[in-house]
Amino acid sequence: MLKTCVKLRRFCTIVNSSGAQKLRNITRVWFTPLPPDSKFIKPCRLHFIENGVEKDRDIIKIRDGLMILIYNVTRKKLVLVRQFRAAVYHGIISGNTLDIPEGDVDLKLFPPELGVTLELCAGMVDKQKSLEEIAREEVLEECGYDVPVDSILPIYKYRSGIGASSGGHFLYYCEVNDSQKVASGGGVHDEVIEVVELSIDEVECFVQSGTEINGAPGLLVAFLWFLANKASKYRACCANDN
Ligand SMILES: Nc1ncnc2c1ncn2[C@@H]1O[C@H](COP(=O)(O)OP(=O)(O)O[C@H]2O[C@H](CO)[C@@H](O)[C@H](O)[C@H]2O)[C@@H](O)[C@H]1O
Repeated sequence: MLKTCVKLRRFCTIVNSSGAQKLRNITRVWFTPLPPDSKFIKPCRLHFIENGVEKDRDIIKIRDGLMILIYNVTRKKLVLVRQFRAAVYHGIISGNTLDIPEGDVDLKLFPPELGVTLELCAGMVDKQKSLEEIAREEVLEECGYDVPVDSILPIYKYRSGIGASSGGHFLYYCEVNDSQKVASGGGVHDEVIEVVELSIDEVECFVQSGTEINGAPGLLVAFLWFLANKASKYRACCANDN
């Protein structure tokens, strides 16, 4: 059972097939040092004195992010995304070292699929707009649903990786229906995002102990919240439909 669940992302129902095709088309990967003018991360060393002892920590400042757990009430499916995450790929191929590989990565040895995550619809907080408005835009751009901003409901606020980088993470819940589906999703500009769906049973299978995920813990947090707060309501709906 567990084995099946761990591989569950392979069984997700793919919604936007063009996103799925493009996701499998990474043909070259290589690394360079980080230029000092990155718009996305800023490394620094933070010093502090604690109980009279001077200490320091090497940290990376990142932007806040928000994630939206989407449930399609018409299709009775959770709507998720898959995409190639460079940081995940590097984390996997470098193992537990701080090495930056030189030259091109051998894609036969390390297929780009290693860096493909299953995750919630998400975005960076990088605009002068309300969090809910940014979330609404991400739901449209990544998953193709045009929803009113008041259907974006806050669930939790927590922080990402607390050792070296720590962004604020805002988790939202949004119910959508098929009539709000106005586009195929897949992201904007050069984003390559595959939209996938999972049933409540599949989500339940996903969160059992021992599951290994190629992504952020926010996905599991969101699934557990859904199972604790929403699943019984929608299971009852399904039973009544039959
Ligand atoms: N490190 C980087 N280097 C270069 N270009 C980058 C970059 N990060 C983003 N970009 C560019 O910005 C675009 C938009 O990014 P998004 O708003 O979708 O944020 P993302 O989902 O990557 O991360 C958000 O969501 C995830 C959760 O999935 C959070 O962990 C994260 O903090 C939050 O920013 C990307 O398509 C890419 O072009």
